Amino acid sequence: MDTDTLLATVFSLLSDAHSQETVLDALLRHDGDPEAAAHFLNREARRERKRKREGGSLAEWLEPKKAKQKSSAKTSSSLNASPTKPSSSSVRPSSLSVKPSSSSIRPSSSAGSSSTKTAVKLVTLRPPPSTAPTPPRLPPLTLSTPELVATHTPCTQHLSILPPSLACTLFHTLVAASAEWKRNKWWLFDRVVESPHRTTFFARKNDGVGGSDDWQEAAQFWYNGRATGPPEVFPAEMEDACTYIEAVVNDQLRQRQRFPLEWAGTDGDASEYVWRANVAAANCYEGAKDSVGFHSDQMTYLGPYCTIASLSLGTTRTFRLREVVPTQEKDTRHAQTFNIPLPHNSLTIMHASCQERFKHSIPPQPTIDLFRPAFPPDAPPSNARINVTFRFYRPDFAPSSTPKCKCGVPCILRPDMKNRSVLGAEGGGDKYWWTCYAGAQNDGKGCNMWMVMDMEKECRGPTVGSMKSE
Ligand SMILES: O=C(O)CCC(=O)C(=O)O
Ligand SMILES: [Fe+2]
Repeated sequence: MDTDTLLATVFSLLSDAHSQETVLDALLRHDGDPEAAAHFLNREARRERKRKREGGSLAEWLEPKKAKQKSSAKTSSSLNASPTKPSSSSVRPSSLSVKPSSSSIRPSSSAGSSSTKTAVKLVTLRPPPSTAPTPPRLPPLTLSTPELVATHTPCTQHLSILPPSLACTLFHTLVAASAEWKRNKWWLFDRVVESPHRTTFFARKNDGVGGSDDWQEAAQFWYNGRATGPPEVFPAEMEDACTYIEAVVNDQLRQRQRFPLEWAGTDGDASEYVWRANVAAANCYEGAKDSVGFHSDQMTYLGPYCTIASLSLGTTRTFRLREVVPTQEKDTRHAQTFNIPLPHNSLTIMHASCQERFKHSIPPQPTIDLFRPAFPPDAPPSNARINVTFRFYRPDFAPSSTPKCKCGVPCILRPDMKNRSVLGAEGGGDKYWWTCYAGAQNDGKGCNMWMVMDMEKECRGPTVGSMKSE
């Protein structure tokens, strides 16, 4: 992987903002391993947040009130006390970056000397150990059966979804077409980064929604706002595959709990609603190192609580899912990482709430198995994986309804994953933001516009919830 791709991969795995220099430094410390670097930076950021929570602000510590300074100089035991959280636990200066000469600090005789003052301040900076029980860290879990996937995630997995010959024909068609697909490019801070896989976008011409030119404009958002020509239409094999996939999605929708912000169908009768894909995005991962970093799919045209049907063809790769734990639950539980092997001819449905709660990725792997297509009998083995995500772009989120930012560019819609409604998805009340996206293409410069999405004021729907409440 080149440096730009490595940087992009690390940035996509980070939960907090970091400078490029810090990220490069972390990569160097971890032999260029993006996951290890991101893990390190996320852990450091968590520790920093914890330190701040428990220890008050740095300025407060460095400029203690005179009275407090006086009393802290009197006895060594008072050094252990924190103004916000008194504690009798012992100070462990050995873990500080500047170590005092002796492990027990006695400021009484030399309180005036500057080196001891530094030591005192540094010791004081260390908060006492927290007495709150820390939630257990959960090891990654491999979900190797559809039952396990359904139990642990908002996804379902469906094996051997297409007739075997159709799956292979579609694989060969899309591998051949993928020679023309592009690596996505966008601005990240002050440099252009490139996605570590090739991608393309299809609009379905013949289903009544994809026929509109309005939707064709939306295609360029698949490329992070880069201007593109009109999207391709579904090839014949993809149309065939889509019919099988829609049948499975609708079967699942009938069995599932529906969420208030889900689309209820044009006539508002959710029980009669039939899910139809009107666009599809395709990705080609050629070899073990092609990948996509952790992300949740943009909702600009999908709207909240979308259903995305993701077809895997070719060599088996791992789909990695990790929940974003809401801020208010951070101290009580850790997110678990789930690894789902995606074999040839399998469908993974990311059901409503998956994009609000989880991020997903296809991580680079040290090795992969070669795929040996069963059709035609003499087909050569392949190291490629083709992914097609069939999506429904909602009429109430059509491009003409997308707010524009101060740069005059259509915004993107993102869920506020860290501050999800305490009522849970069933209760509604989740927040979404329209944000400026111009920076992805405009030398990294945008207008920082940020606006809460308001379903009612923006006249969106009908949704499952709006129909129930009538
Ligand atoms: O390749 C996959 O299975 C996932 C692709 C993906 O996350 C995306 O296209 O948004
Ligand atoms: Fe995705």
